[in-house]
Amino acid sequence: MNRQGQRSGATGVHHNRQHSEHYLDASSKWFNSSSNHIPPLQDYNLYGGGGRMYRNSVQKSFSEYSMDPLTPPRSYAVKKNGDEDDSPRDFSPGLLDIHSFDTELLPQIPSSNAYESEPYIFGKQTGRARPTDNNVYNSLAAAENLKSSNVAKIKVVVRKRPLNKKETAKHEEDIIDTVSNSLTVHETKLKVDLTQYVEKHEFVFDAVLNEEVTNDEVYRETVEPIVPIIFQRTKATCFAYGQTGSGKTYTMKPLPLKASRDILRLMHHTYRSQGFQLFVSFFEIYGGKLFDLLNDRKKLCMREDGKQQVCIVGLQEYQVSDVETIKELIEQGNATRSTGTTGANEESSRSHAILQLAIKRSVDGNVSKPPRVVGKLSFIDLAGSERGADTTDNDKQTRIEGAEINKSLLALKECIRALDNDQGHIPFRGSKLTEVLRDSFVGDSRTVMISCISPSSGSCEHTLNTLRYADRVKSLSKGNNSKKDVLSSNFNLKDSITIPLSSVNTYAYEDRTTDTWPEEKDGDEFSPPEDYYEQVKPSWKKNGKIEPYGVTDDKFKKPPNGQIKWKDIPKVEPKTVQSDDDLNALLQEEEDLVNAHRKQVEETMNIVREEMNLLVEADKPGNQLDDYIAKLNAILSQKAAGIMQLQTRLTHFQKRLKEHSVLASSAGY
Ligand SMILES: Nc1ncnc2c1ncn2[C@@H]1O[C@H](COP(=O)(O)OP(=O)(O)OP(=O)(O)O)[C@@H](O)[C@H]1O
Repeated sequence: MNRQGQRSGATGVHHNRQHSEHYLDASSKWFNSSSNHIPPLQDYNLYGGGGRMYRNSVQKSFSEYSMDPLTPPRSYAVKKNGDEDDSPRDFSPGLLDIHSFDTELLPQIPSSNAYESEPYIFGKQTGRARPTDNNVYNSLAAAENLKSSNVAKIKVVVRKRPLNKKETAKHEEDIIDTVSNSLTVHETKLKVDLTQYVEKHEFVFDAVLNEEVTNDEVYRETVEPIVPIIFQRTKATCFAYGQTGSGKTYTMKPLPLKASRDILRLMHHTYRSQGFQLFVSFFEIYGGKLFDLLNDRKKLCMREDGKQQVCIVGLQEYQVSDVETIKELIEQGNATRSTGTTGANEESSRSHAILQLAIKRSVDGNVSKPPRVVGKLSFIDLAGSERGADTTDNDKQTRIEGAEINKSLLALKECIRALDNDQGHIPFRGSKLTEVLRDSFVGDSRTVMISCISPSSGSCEHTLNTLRYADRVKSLSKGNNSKKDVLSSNFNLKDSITIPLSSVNTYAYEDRTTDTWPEEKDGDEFSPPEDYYEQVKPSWKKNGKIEPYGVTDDKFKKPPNGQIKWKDIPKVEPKTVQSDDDLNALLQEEEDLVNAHRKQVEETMNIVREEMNLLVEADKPGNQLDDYIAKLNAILSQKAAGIMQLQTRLTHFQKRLKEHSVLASSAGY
């Protein structure tokens, strides 16, 4: 594994604020921890020219080492003579206090200052800086400032993936329609008389990205707008949520690299010579424990200091200054994550992976002093959301892990809600995940949630759960309306910005490292046979037997854009032919009421089911069962009140219907 960059955070002890830096030296296979010298940024090939002085060493990649994730990892430290050294001391990092030590934010940079220094661009060919037109930078500065001030505190985005090969083979259908920022789930259900109907569930989010949307577009919609604001003392978090196989990793994997490219672009021109440094760390929360993905899955501890600030002891951070290095680090972390599993998907879906990009700066520009965090961007690839509820699995360990996942997902949701409501108390102690992310929830923070969903009918229940989770994150906040305004202005802004970050910076900073990974070899997975849409007839179970779905064929013809379009389910006509408009209106009203009633009951049942799972898992020492019960009670009372209201309306309606039939029979119908 070649590498360029520095390791930091290994020795910073937050109480006495010591700090030292380690970086790779050309003669070592790994990092040489003996140097305290911090080379000037130019040494790291900041300006595109010159040799990459630390990149040609031959190193073993993580995958070349056999690793057992559950046993203490073997150290990769390499002695100066080139021999491997298993001694942990060479590699024992110090205490990284990401809160009191690193995260004491620097005073805000006045935004005007950020653009005061003479702007430069870097010639693509020569790699040498040359002055450029101030106007371009003023426009960029203005656009960035405007962008920053308009970025919503929480943005909820849904991404629908295409049907995969398995789903296609099982004749599962695409049940999700997307239009603009809304989507409809078509859920096939049975009535009590076993006739089938399709229930439509509509949702509106800040953005809905369909199966044709590329990872580049996902980046532009989600992370790109928040990149500039991490230079302005902001902590931002982007996470993917969804059931196993819904595309969380596929979605999250390219984002950090694209973000680091933009961060480096900003560092290299807009904030040039201002001493900003970029640091990367990557760790995993698995079964409630922390593992360093950039240090051979070293187990990390989390501690709280006297100021109730959380420290991650031993987390490795690497100073980076080019995209190539970041790419290598991310690949290394991902490899460590996946090789750390016995049944790859099984366990990867039971861990949360957190990659952090921290922008730091020394207080007075003195590089011998430890830099402090200015802003941070955290990317979280969450564990599959349905795992926690997987109570059919009898394996005790699996159940414990499931409980931990469930607890952390609930805690994350609570934190986001509290954050969006500007509540004084953020319940970050609810789980390891939220404790670790504590500093992302305090101060000036931004959150982007990407809910990943599968389009297939077989995943309908999970998809609805994911969408409800997303909806609750979004809609239960009291500031929802005003936030919507902010969001829409943000969208408008997006449209009206003539110089998007990526395009402006292209000529300003050129790192030719591609910010994508080769496409996964799953193209086939997502290419249903041409005649697929013609062949598929959805089926449903009746008395245990698969029966054909009684709908017209053309409903499932492949439309020109490749997406199945659903026809509205024809309304059930009243049995008695009745010309009376009033009666029809009454019947319609009844149908609406019954539907609303059923929806309320179903929602309540879903909540009860979800919360019961939590209760079961939470019923162990140390977990706050009472809190869960109180929460459940509150939700149930709210739902019960809604059902009571509907009941009253239904009774009232029945009375009117009775009066109507009396009138009708006296009129001779
Ligand atoms: N938008 C998409 N376009 C094409 N392929 C996709 C898309 N989303 C996901 N995939 C593919 O679907 C498969 C499952 O995706 P992925 O591993 O990202 O799911 P996941 O939600 O992270 O699962 P887990 O929770 O088990 O880790 C992968 O093969 C991936 O390449």
